[in-house]
Amino acid sequence: MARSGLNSSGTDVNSELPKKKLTKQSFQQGLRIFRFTLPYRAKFSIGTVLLTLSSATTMAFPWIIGKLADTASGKPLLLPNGSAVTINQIALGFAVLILLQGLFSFGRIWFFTQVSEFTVRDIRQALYQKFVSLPIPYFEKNRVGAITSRITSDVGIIQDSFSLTLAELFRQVMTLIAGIVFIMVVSVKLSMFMLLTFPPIVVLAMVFGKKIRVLAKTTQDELAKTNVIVEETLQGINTVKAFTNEQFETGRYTASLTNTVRAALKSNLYRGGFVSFVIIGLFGGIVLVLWRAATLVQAGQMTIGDLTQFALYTMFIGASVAGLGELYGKVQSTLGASERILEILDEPTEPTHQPGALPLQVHGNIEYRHVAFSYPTRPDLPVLQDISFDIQAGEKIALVGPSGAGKSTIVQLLMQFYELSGGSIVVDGRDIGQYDLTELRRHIGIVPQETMLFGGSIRENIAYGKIIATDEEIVLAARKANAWQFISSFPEGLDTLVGERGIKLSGGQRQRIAIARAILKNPAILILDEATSSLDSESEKLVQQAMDELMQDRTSIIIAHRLSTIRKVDKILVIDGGRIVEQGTHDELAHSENGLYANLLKLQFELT
Ligand SMILES: Nc1ncnc2c1ncn2[C@@H]1O[C@H](COP(=O)(O)OP(=O)(O)OP(=O)(O)O)[C@@H](O)[C@H]1O
Repeated sequence: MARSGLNSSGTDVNSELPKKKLTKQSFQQGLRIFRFTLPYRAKFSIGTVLLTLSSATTMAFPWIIGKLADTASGKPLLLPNGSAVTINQIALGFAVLILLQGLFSFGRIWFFTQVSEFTVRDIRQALYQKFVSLPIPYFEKNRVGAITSRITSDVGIIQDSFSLTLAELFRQVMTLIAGIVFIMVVSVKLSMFMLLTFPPIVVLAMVFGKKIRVLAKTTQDELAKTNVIVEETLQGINTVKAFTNEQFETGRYTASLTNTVRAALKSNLYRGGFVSFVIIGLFGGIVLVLWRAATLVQAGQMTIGDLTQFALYTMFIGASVAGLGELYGKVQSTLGASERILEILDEPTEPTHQPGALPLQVHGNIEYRHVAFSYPTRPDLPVLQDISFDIQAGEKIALVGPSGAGKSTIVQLLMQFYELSGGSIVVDGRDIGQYDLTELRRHIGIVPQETMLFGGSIRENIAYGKIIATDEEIVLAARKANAWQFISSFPEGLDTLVGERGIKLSGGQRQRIAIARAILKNPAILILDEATSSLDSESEKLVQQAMDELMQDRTSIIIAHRLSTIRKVDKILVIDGGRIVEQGTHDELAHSENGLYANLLKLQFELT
């Protein structure tokens, strides 16, 4: 029978996700997901054997009941030796069979559940591993929600499929075939009559069912739209309030709710029709068959036991046909889900481990040679053009320029988050493409504009720079980053929780955590992306000191927003519109008449 409900993914697996047309090709594609069950094939085989046994015992029930009826009405079952089986003996046999059936069912569920839970864990793990090793552009082209639903909904469908759908499919097909064979044995005449009556009803019911599914999907889509409104407004609640648009948003939500109700009512109108059709069609058919059977019994062509058997097998057949109809939809969803999962697993990952890549000892000489770049999401818009500069190991350079000039992009290319559109970047004399990506990134540290803290303790957050760091190392890093002062002022020190459920750190404190992280990582090359939001002067001083400490003896690239902080760097590159428009030391650039840097300086001076 069709089952529904929540599985351990917490997803409603019956929700209408895109389905896949059943073709030979889609079937073969979808079956590839089965390779994940291979490690558990022994359990799978045991489950299948138990399933076969439990189905077979179920199929024996009508037969025994028929024999019971015959024995009761004076036509006992004769053994090969001629002795008759008593009612008590039949009933005892029946009881044993029921007991066995119970055991088989328990075993089947237990084994199939194990297969599905382990398989699903492996699929999720493979997907996650894939996600984290996909290149950055993938995440810009696909919405995070869509990606996470692969690992929740789609995997949920697969889970349901391994634990239920497959077993059901197998059982229903077996029931259908065995049921038809049994009723044929009981009475060919009545079977033919029945097989002519029911299939048309079933076909009609299937067409009807399809229409209902389409309508149910519309209802769900409408409901999803209302959820989008709730999410949007709650996320931007400050904006809603600031613009005093509470009433407007409520109106928008109400309108959307009305649409949902309208769709739901329409869908349920059809559902009601469907139910009454099934009742009339199905029971009408049953009455018709019973009438024919009664005439056959009256004519002495069937016994009461035959009739009982026939009626029960027919019910089994009916149930399995109905079940198969529903399973068809589930198989389609499974194939769809499995294809979407496999699609991700087939995505090319970042070339993290290049065969024959060089083991790394990075000094930090960097050279950009005519670098050109456009973001993959906007290939027609050149973001960088002809960027050429070099930095000797240990030097410090600053990138300055108006917002959107391309400063962050320049450093992201060094991290190899994206592929260049032209030119090359060379580190210690070799093209960065020749390095093992993971190895190279290991030697680059970054203090970003906005420090992301993970939910967890301060200790864990600092140790993100070096997972295996000891407490001494962490404290030392925190001291060098001027962070120890505030950390030790918390009662729980390094164990203080930060993030969503912990305390909120100020911008300056977060930056110092990021600096401590970078100190622990101890990279040869350092990227400092100055925060645009200004800190109070005390905090600013602490952060600046920490940055100076961090930059010592490292090749450093500073994306500067406050020009006061970069007077001492070896070279300043002024970027505008994706090009280097000026370069030189602070003193050189500050005195160049009409230069962009001189102008920016003037502007900041006036502002302060
Ligand atoms: N992920 C992205 N996908 C597409 N375009 C992007 C992406 N990131 C940045 N851009 C665009 O590239 C250009 C350069 O952006 P970039 O972030 O490098 O500028 P920036 O000089 O660092 O600016 P800011 O000082 O405001 O941080 C901008 O026009 C921006 O809109």
